[in-house]
Amino acid sequence: MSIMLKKWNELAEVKAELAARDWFFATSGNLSLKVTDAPLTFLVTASGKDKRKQTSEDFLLIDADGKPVEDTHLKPSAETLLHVEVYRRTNAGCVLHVHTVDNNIISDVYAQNREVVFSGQEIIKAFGIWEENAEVRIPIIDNYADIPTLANEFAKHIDGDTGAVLIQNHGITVWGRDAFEAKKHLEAWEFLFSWQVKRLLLQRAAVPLVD
Ligand SMILES: CSC[C@@H](O)[C@@H](O)C(=O)COP(=O)(O)O
Ligand SMILES: [Zn+2]
Repeated sequence: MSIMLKKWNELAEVKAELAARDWFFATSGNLSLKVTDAPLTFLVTASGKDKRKQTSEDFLLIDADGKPVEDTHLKPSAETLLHVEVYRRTNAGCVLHVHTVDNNIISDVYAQNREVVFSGQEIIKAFGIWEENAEVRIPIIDNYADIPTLANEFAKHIDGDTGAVLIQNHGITVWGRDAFEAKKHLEAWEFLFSWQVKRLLLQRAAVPLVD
């Protein structure tokens, strides 16, 4: 099996799992998986498609400039430049971007802080941090309509082979050394967002939280 087909199947598997969580509302979301380092090429979801569907036109191979390697009628994700920024700056192997109601609410509620901080949650171990009362934080950036501007702002927060950025009222972009790690981190962030949203609702309902 060619490396391309192997990577295609791997990315298709991740996409099917995230689709099963119903994380691809209204064609939102885009995923990518690195195929080669030199030259850099990666598979990215085709733009505007329903990512819950599985077809032979789900992905296309992209170069280091974010352009299709071969002639195709398919358009790469509108947010391909964000994936390019990660692969150019790190040894990451996978980038996942989803819009969920929880990540949109959290990105807006904490927008003024420019970040969200979580501590003391067991799920934080998913990030490989095992200290007691460990703290994790995720930056929040403005949702610029101009993609190069959004990519530039996003790139300021890329400082390792794993990471994540919330785009206000838009979604989350997470990356990892491989698909397994990127998906694990994405699920951990979405768990934390969902937990915090429900906690805020309980507080708002004046339901005493048992401390
Ligand atoms: C309807 S989702 C809005 C899109 O602009 C974008 O935010 C997104 O996540 C999907 O865009 P795509 O070009 O299909 O990768
Ligand atoms: Zn998006």
